[in-house]
Amino acid sequence: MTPLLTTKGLSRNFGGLRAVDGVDFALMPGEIRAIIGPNGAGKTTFVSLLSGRIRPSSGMIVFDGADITAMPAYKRVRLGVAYTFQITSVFANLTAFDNVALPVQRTLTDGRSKGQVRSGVMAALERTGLADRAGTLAAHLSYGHQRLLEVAMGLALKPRLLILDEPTQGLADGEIDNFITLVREIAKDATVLLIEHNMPVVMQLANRITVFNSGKILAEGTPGEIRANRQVQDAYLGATHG
Ligand SMILES: Nc1ncnc2c1ncn2[C@@H]1O[C@H](COP(=O)(O)OP(=O)(O)OP(=O)(O)O)[C@@H](O)[C@H]1O
Repeated sequence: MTPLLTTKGLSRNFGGLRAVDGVDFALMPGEIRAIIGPNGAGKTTFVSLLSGRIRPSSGMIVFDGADITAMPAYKRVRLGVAYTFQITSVFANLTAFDNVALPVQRTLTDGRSKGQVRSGVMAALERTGLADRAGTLAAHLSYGHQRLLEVAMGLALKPRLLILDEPTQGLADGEIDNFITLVREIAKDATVLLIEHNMPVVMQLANRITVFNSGKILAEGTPGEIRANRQVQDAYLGATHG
C-alpha cells in the first residue's frame, strides 16, 4: 500500500530552536494515527507544517504522490487536508448551521445551490450528533458541543486527511465516549491524525502511535508496543502515569 502522506527530513526552526527536527513520517490511508509526546515536543508545529499553516525550514511533504511542501493551506484543503484547529474557528454569533455552511460553500466551487449547501450542512451536523442544534447560536452551545461543531466543520470539507489537535480537551467523560465513536465513524472514509494527551483515548482509538520528543520521533508502533516501550515510559508515559 502507498502512504497517503509522507514527510522527509521535515524541519522547522524558531530562531535557534529546532521545534521539528528532521522528521521522516508516513501515514497509511484509512488509519487512525495518534501523535503523543511531552509539552513542547513539536507536535502542533509538525501538524501545522502538514496543513500549510506554517512553512518548513527544510524537508519535504508529499500528499497522495504530490509534493505539497510549498503549497498554500487553502490549496491543501482542496486536495483534502483539513486541520480543524486552523480552518474551523467557530463563530460565536452564527448558528451551528451557518458555521458549517461556511466550509460547505468552500467545497462547492462551481454552481452551488441552496439545496446542496443545506444537505451538506445537515449531513455533517448529523454525523456529529448536532442536527437538533442546527439553529442554536454557537455561543449558546456547551463547550463539548462547540468542539463537535469544529469537527463538523472539518468534516464538511470532505477531507481525505482530517487532522485534529487535542480534540477531547475540555470534554466531559460522556462526551469523550461519543467522540471516540465519531472518530471511528470518520475513519471509515478518511484518514485521521490526532494529537491527543488523553492516554485512554489514544490507546482505544489509535491503530498506531507516533511519539514526539524534542522535535524528533522517539518511537512509533501499535498501542501495545508504545505502552511497553521503555524509552517512551521514561520520556513521557512515566511522567503522566507515575
Ligand atoms: N511561533 C513560534 N515561535 C517561537 N517558538 C515557537 C513557536 N511555535 C512553537 N514554538 C516552540 O516550539 C516548540 C514546540 O512547540 P509545539 O507547540 O509544536 O509543541 P507541542 O508538542 O505541540 O506542545 P504542547 O503539547 O504543549 O501543545 C516549543 O518549544 C515552542 O515554544
